[in-house]
Amino acid sequence: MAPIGLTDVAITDFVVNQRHGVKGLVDIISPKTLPPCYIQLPEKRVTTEKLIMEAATTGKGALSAPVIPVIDVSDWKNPNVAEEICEAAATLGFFQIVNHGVSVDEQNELRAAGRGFFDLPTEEKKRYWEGSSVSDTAWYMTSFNPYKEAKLEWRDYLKFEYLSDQVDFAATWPTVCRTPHQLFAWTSPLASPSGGRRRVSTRRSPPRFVTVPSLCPLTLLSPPLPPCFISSVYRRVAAGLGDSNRWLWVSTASLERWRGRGEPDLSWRRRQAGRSRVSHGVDLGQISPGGFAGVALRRCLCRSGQYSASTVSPMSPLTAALMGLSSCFACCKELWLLRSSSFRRKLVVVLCLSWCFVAGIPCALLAWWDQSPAIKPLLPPASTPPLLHIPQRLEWTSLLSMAGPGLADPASHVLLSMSPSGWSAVPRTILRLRFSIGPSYFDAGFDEDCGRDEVVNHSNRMKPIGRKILEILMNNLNARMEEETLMGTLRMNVNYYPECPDPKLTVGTGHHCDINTLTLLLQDDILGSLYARYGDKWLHIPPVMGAIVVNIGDMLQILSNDRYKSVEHLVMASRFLSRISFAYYCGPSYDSVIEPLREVLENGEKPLYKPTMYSDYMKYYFARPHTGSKTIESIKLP
Ligand SMILES: O=C(O)CCC(=O)C(=O)O
Ligand SMILES: [Fe+2]
Repeated sequence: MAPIGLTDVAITDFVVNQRHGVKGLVDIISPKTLPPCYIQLPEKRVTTEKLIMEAATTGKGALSAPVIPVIDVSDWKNPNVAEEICEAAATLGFFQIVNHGVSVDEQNELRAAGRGFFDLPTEEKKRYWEGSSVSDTAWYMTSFNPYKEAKLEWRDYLKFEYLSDQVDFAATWPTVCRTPHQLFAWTSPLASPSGGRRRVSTRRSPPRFVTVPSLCPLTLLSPPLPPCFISSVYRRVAAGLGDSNRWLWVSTASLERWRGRGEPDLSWRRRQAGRSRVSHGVDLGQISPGGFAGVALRRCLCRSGQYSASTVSPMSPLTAALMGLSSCFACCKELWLLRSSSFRRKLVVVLCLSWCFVAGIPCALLAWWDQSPAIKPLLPPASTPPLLHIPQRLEWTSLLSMAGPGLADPASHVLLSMSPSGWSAVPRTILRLRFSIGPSYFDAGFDEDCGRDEVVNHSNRMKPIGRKILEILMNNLNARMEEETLMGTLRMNVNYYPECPDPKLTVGTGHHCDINTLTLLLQDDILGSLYARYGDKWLHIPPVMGAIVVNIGDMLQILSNDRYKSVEHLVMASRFLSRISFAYYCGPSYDSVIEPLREVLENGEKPLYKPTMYSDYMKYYFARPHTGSKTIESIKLP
């Protein structure tokens, strides 16, 4: 059902003609249900039955599901690397590479630049609308081809073309993608793998209860714009943010510090660059023995849009509240020890924070939960525990019972199937909390001096990687690496998928094959997003910290006369998180004529495709909605 008063026509007009994009729809109109113009035909949707869920298992009689290989390319000369790449290219059409030399920090800078663009006001973004863009090499668009599609896709995107033979081809690009993000100098105390200041108490002696001097009276506020004690600061943060089920936790103490340093105005205003701040304040420091000490000064980052607050709810203990050492730090010792892997570390951090919420300020949180219609359905009212009592040990079960049933959507299913063994009973609940209300407390810190043009720089980083992979693939065909044919055009799509009211009914990016030679994709850390075709099912391509996803495009399938596979893939949106991805496309130069290579036909093999100029192929593809693998079929020889 369309949101009241908004017909499909009005929504399409708003999103497409008025150029607000689907992000504008979410930010400004916030439909609670999916507008019909986004409801895809059943065959285009991804349902749980169409997913390959099981990880490969071994042993007698076990079914072995395919897994997208993660290839360590630290030594490109290692023959195993070439072998694994060629094997993946010839079978699944997808693989991931790690140790490729592009650091996580660099990737995060790029993400910040990308989010920076989508966080710009519509008026600014509109200037780049495809067809009338102020730039010859950067175009902004929504869906895929909204003028031709019966149903829209839940995505906005910004396309770049790298014309490395022209000196300042990026001069007209949105500045937000070019300027340094020096504001992201805060280091998350949770992000350093060394542990640094984070000492985790392992003592199991009875928790020491302390009385926290009142920092401020509890201020629990509900959307849309909270009245609050430092309204000038909060109003600025809250303005323009739509969704009501997110929040920030800020203590007066830390705010005072910011003010003392003359910072708040500047920093809050810059949230458009894709960041919001979360300060845990001294109160959280006190209930987490050592765990978050000093956080008030350091501050954490959380990604706006993906995790940010839309309502600022400054929470502090009630004057009379007893604050106890959060029992989670004692009883979850083993979880902290799992910090060695980043994915696990993230989850652990979320677990502990969620725990703190419950253990440390039950009254505040529960009262807020109670008031919030968006959260209420998650919490069976009968399970509300007594307030003002801080249990010495809070068992997982009590947390489970408070949070209600687990998530049902594919994303969480996948996440659960990947969670470390032994957590099976826990994450479902915590994830619910995270997906529902939790800002991210685990974003990486940013390099203070990142004064580069992130998007331009990305091409400089990706191009040699693309060249190495293409060289390997060509060698394997006994063919030469023709730069012009294989990487004569270099383009990038920055795809933005906002939170979606009903991801199961729509798609983020519809099923398609890439038309180029090779795509190097940087995806986000949201599970259950990217899927590749495997038979009549979809195979999940899980985010791997720092990895680049590589996939074969149609041009390579044609050149190799079907030895390498260009495989259909799609993206699902997420109910609670926005996602950003960067697809870097290597392709032939526009006037290259592509046909099966002489080298692969040497033994008398018949060519499967007719010669086609790349620009004609592109025209065919971009003139239609996403249609799976139909583009390549259009040039198949009988
Ligand atoms: O967003 C993604 O992960 C993939 C997008 C994609 O397939 C594309 O841009 O070609
Ligand atoms: Fe793609």
